[in-house]
Amino acid sequence: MASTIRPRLFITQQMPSQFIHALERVFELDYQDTPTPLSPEQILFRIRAHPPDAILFASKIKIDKELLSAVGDKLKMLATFSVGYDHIDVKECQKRGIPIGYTPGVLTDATADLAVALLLATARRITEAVRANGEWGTSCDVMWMCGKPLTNATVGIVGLGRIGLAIARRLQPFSIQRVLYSGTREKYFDSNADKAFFKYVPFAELLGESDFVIIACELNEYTKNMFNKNAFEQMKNDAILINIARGGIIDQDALYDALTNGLIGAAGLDVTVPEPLPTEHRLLTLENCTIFPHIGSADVSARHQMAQICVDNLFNFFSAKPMVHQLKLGDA
Ligand SMILES: O=C(O)[C@H](O)CO
Repeated sequence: MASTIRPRLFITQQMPSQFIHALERVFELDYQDTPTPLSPEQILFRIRAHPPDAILFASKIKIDKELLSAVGDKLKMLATFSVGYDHIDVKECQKRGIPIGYTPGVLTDATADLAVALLLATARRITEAVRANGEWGTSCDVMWMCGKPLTNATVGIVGLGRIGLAIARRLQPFSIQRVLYSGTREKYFDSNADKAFFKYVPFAELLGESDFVIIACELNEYTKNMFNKNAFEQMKNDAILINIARGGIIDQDALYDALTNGLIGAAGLDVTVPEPLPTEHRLLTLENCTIFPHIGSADVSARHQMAQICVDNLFNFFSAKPMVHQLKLGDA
């Protein structure tokens, strides 16, 4: 470290102790060592009382203009425990010259695994079936608890980036017929098999042709509410919608109507607005809507690797070295 005065680091969430021990050798820590999330008011109170040089936080903490103004000039960098950055006012950070470290790559497999689990849970009505154990035997209908097969299905993926592609690769052994994808650009594939299997299509074609639609793109001004009434009207009536990206990509009122009016068959959501979804929310009452509490990256290895990248980003920045993963201006 260049200076003998230890920089002050505010850590807004609990983390495994080995990472905290590593950080406390270098930083003066203000560490929220309880599982209870801090409210925005508590965060503002803490940073006004003791402005930090850096903040380590996860995607549920909003880093907005008010918070940045409250910390003031002392703040030198931000480290987010996430690959997504829609919870950060990136433009305001750029204006203030505050670099942002983030954690891409290491949660791709975990999130793709979870997407497949959510898709299968939704298609095969797993949570409904678990709840139905008591009525098992009361129905003699051979079609009881039947779901939708993946074999020969057309799968549409909105955003075939790292995570979207990892989901597609996991679905190939389920004998799906093809993958349609939409997004900002067509992807280059080397093999002829991939060239035949993946087709870049306009969004409307993806909606109209897909049996399963998976949202794996980022939330931005173009994708916000892109799944609205108009989009649901273009989907197949038995289509299944899966969202492992960000809740704001779906207009949830329109989704509720689409699920109850039979515009689409079912939905599986790992992300919602807000998070957590209030327990009395009407989407939680629907049998054809499976909701997970944003656990896409929640496997031990992915979370440890994310923590390590955050630590390395912080160490490097305060040693005047390049961060392992710094959000580029062009990424925002
Ligand atoms: O963006 C991410 O890293 C995941 O969605 C967890 O927030």
